[in-house]
Amino acid sequence: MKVTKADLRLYAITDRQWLGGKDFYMVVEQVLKNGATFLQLREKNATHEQRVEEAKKIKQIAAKYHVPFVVNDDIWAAKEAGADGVHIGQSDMDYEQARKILGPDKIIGMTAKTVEQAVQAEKLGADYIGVGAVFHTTTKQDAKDMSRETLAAITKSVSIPIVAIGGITYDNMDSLKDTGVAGVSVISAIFAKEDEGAAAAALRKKADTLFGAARSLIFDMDGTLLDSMPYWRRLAREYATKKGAVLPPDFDEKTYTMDLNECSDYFIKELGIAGNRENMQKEVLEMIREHYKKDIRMKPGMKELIEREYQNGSRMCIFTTSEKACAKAALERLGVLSCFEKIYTVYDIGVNKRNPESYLKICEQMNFVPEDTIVYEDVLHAVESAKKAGCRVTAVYDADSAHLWEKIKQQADETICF
Ligand SMILES: Cc1ncc(COP(=O)(O)OP(=O)(O)O)c(N)n1
Ligand SMILES: Cc1nc(C(=O)O)sc1CCOP(=O)(O)O
Ligand SMILES: [Mg+2]
Repeated sequence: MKVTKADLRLYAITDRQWLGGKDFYMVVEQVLKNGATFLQLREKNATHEQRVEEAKKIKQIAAKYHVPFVVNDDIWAAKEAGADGVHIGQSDMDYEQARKILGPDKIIGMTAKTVEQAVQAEKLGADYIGVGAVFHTTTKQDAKDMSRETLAAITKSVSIPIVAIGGITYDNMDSLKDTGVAGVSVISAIFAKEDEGAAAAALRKKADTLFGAARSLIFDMDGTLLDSMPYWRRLAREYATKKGAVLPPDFDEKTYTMDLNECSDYFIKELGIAGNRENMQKEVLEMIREHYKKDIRMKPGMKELIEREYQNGSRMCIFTTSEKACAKAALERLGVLSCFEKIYTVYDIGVNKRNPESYLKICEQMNFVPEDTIVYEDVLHAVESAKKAGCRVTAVYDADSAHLWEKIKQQADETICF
């Protein structure tokens, strides 16, 4: 995922002809500082050498704001300056040649005016598509106007992110909502304004509301993201049986809500298993770690949900009662680890999930507002705590909590049931 939908929310394209006497680089910095999420150097009248020099300077400014930076048309300038990539149109250098020059890791954005061109761009391997002109523009004299229907048909035909371009202003961008675009790409709506930073900030704010605002999300791991509860259930039994203990009828019910410390204490004090917390946890963790590394699967639809939220720019963390190494191993194997900013365990928070304080601590550390945070959970006691902390809760059905599902549903704001 080189370019996400969130990257394309506000795509600024430079045009120094509007700037009068203003310093080009200072203006670019203001635009990035005020919320542009992507930057293209498009200087049609510059020489190749001038473009390389400008691109080298802009690359540094863009890197400071962690904003992807591409050069328009001039693939060699992008290569020489070490830009993040290029944007090419239908009459520029062809995709294969550009990819050969830039290598597999650089961004190549393409222009498409029809469904056929968009499908072909995706097939070739383009990282995103610019589609326009969605409104009439005088900035690019040869740009032809496109209907909203054609734009919507194009966004439906591909799965790579699409940015709308052409004549977009603060006032007309509302009509692009629900067309499937990830964001807007503008020249004059930023660079023709007296205060380019203020223009970028206003466009960004509106683009966030129109094209999917990022959300603050806390995910439980076991039973919510991963179908791991059967492994844990088997593990406690497996371990206790291996140690020769006689299991009471309420064994499953008792061990269900325990963390590792509580479980070891229960084994020692109530089942009479010899050992101490440390050794027991070591043995048990070694058994379960193998499953996280090798075979625990994701619950249906969860990978798609995480990737969608990541694309939208949502901020996400994990809050788990399991060991951090287990979470990392499974999420890495399943290809979603990089979508999460942090993995928190009840052990590093120092409070378990029966206490609402745990969710407040996570919110504080992530800089989330509890009322604007959604907690994904599958067990009743955690759902109750998250609600008490003031968070919204999406309850995820898990067979292990089937007997409590009605109660969970009553507490939760939303439910996911497969
Ligand atoms: C984001 C984005 N979309 C479309 C274009 C237009 O590219 P192209 O058709 O090659 O026209 P020029 O910009 O080169 O005149 C773009 N530059 N950026
Ligand atoms: C560079 C470009 N490409 C277009 C296309 O339709 O492909 S329209 C365009 C110009 C965009 O400038 P403004 O935001 O000032 O209208
Ligand atoms: Mg071009």
